[in-house]
Amino acid sequence: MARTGRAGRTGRTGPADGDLAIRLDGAGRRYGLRRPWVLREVTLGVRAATLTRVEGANGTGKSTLLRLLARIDAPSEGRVTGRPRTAYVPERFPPSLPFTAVGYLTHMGRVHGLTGAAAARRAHAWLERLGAAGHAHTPLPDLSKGTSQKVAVAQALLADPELLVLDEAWTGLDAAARDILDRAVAERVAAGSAVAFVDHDPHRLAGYADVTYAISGTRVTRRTGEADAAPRATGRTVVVEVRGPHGAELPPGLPGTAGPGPEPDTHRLVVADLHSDLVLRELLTASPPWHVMSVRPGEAGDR
Ligand SMILES: Nc1ncnc2c1ncn2[C@@H]1O[C@H](COP(=O)(O)OP(=O)(O)OP(=O)(O)O)[C@@H](O)[C@H]1O
Repeated sequence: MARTGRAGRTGRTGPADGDLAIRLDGAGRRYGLRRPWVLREVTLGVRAATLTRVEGANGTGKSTLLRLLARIDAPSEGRVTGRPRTAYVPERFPPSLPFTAVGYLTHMGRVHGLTGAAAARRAHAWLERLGAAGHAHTPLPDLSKGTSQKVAVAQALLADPELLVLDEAWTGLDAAARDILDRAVAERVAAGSAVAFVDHDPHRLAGYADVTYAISGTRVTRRTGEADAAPRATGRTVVVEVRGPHGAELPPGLPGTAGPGPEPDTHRLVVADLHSDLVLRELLTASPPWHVMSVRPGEAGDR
């Protein structure tokens, strides 16, 4: 996705651009002195008000890297600096705690510094938003996998973290909740938080990541294809394909031209490079949100 400079991200507030939320310096991790290194010499910073994607084949260390960023785990060598208020959604949420869903969320809200009343209010609001209000008083061990995942997502979002770390957090959610999580990510970034995520779906938040890191062997390399690898001059276009709620109209006032997409309920937008950030943000934060299926540079025939 073409970047238009930070000024292109209208609506992003919070810490000034360039603020580092957390930083790894020469970080490495192995799970035992005689075990092989999973990651080595990882030096990277995650900035406030940005979205960071981590990619890599199965077992390469994506979760390991996210746990270091979330400070759930410490590196075997090297340093981690920065202590943002962090929330983390693990790949698998342990549901066997002796709480109801809302009891657990209220407890977690208090751990994150909210008052009991505020924590309970936000717990109910997030369960409602994610479509799990009917399970507010269900004990955690009795929740389905999908509803457990909604609770895991809610606990991460309810205290407005400065750093949100999502490890395959969309897995197990129904389509509506996946879209809500897409939208919540866009909202957090717009509010100035750093968000780092792994997802097996390469289209997840397509075009919205500011930075992509790829893990190969024990190395982590920056692969910021969206922003830096193919800078495009003003005057070029970007083609965005989106799927909306059944029968929904596109949000009014989007720049560019819109036409039907390749499938029912999909639309194809051709927008100026300069406006692509704005359009993606509008779509991801619309209510209900739109699913961004693909983003690619426009070609001569795209109108
Ligand atoms: N707690 C642990 N103890 C021992 N080995 C571990 C632990 N966590 C991860 N590993 C090992 O570290 C390597 C990287 O695992 P990690 O889960 O970070 O990779 P991943 O890229 O997230 O994998 P996946 O795509 O399957 O989710 C694997 O070989 C894994 O077996």
